Amino acid sequence: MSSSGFLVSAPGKVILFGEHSAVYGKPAIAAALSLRTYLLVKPNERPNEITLKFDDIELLHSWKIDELPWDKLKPLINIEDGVPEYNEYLVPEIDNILRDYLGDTTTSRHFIACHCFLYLYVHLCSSDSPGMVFDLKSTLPIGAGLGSSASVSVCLSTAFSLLGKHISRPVHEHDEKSAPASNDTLDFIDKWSLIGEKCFHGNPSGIDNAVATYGGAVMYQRMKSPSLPSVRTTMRNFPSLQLLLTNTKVPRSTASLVGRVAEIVNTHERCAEAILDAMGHLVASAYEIMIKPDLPQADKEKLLELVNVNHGLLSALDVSHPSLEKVRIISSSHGIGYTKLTGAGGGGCAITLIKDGVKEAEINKAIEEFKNEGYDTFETALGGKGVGVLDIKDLPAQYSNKPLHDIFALNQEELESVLHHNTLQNWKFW
Ligand SMILES: Nc1ncnc2c1ncn2[C@@H]1O[C@H](COP(=O)(O)OP(=O)(O)OP(=O)(O)O)[C@@H](O)[C@H]1O
Ligand SMILES: C[C@@](O)(CCO)CC(=O)[O-]
Repeated sequence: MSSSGFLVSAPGKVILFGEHSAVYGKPAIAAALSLRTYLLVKPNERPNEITLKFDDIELLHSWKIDELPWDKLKPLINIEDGVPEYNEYLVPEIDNILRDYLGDTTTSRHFIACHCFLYLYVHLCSSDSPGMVFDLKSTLPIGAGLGSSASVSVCLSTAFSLLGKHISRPVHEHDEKSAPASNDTLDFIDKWSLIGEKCFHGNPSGIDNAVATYGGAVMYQRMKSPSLPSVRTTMRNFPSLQLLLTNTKVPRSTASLVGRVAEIVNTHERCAEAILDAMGHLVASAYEIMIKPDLPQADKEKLLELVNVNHGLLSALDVSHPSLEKVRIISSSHGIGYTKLTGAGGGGCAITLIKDGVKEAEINKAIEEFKNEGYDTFETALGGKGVGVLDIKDLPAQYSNKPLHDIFALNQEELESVLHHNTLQNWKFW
């Protein structure tokens, strides 16, 4: 890595079908989003310290490396054959260690972010790692169902794995004759970022961090037994669907929504099982349709119906919200297509799959109504790149001599265009 530092970036995701049922071992379909998280890692002026600078959540924190609770935390993670295990029985103990240590991080958002950061740092770096500043900025809305926590976790896991020399940096295809073992590297990042996701919200299926790591579009299934690896089926023929993404801006927490579904599953076992099974069948049907070349019109209509059915089933699990129902009412009253919540629900984002032949004017009218409700709506591209790395020296000349802090201060659209669209050819991907 260049001595001036490096950037890591990972995308958010949209779940098209199968959120929540994914936690119970059913398949789900998701794709990478063009919005991303960026982590700038550069040497610290104070070489014995690490500094966490997460401007999006107004968190600034420094720790002396030799004062971190290395001895207390390290024995609490079990690593078998290189695969980390997050032992949920030890969570209260880990929480207590961190709570003593992080006494001055006041908000739960800060505590969770520091928890994830330290948990991964202590396990992937060492007490003689150099002092660094970790400056993080995301164009993803936080807690809106677009996988912000997973993209943060993937960026941190990647940066720490590089600093701890567990992985090598990616190379351009033309740089080296023999291709590196890139899948092993991505698998390593995926496994550690799942641990980070567990720090964020307890019982994740792993779909969010898998999409943030590998990018593209996948059908993903977590196995019921934790000892069995999850199954990830890359969807190469992913159809180009016209999709509206609407952020209701209603805040919610993934952890509590996953907990709400768990309550229903425990209280109404057989009934919930039937709902989860139906969700699994629905995802299998959607997958069959989506891998067809040139998606025939009749199949597209079936896919739209499945969007509607999936939302109904999620609503039965009590994870919808009046704001999400409003998005459904508006899109249906304009006849533009079908809408479902995406991500954990309870507010956050909805996706609307647009019907063939709908006039642009009608879509614009619906967007205007969403705006009047205070929602943000945009059309979005799906299926982009997963985690990548950029050496600071590879930034285009007009930016590389600017302090990076200035770039991080840009608005979201400008940040995406400087760090992603205008620089894409310089990023390296595994
Ligand atoms: N830009 C960011 N900067 C710092 N921390 C972040 C950022 N984005 C997310 N986080 C961390 O992730 C937590 C939000 O995770 P949560 O799972 O509730 O939302 P999400 O990942 O956006 O939604 P979903 O899991 O439904 O896709 C925040 O409390 C914060 O600790
Ligand atoms: C709600 C959920 O299914 C998706 C969150 O983006 C939780 C998970 O799969 O980890």
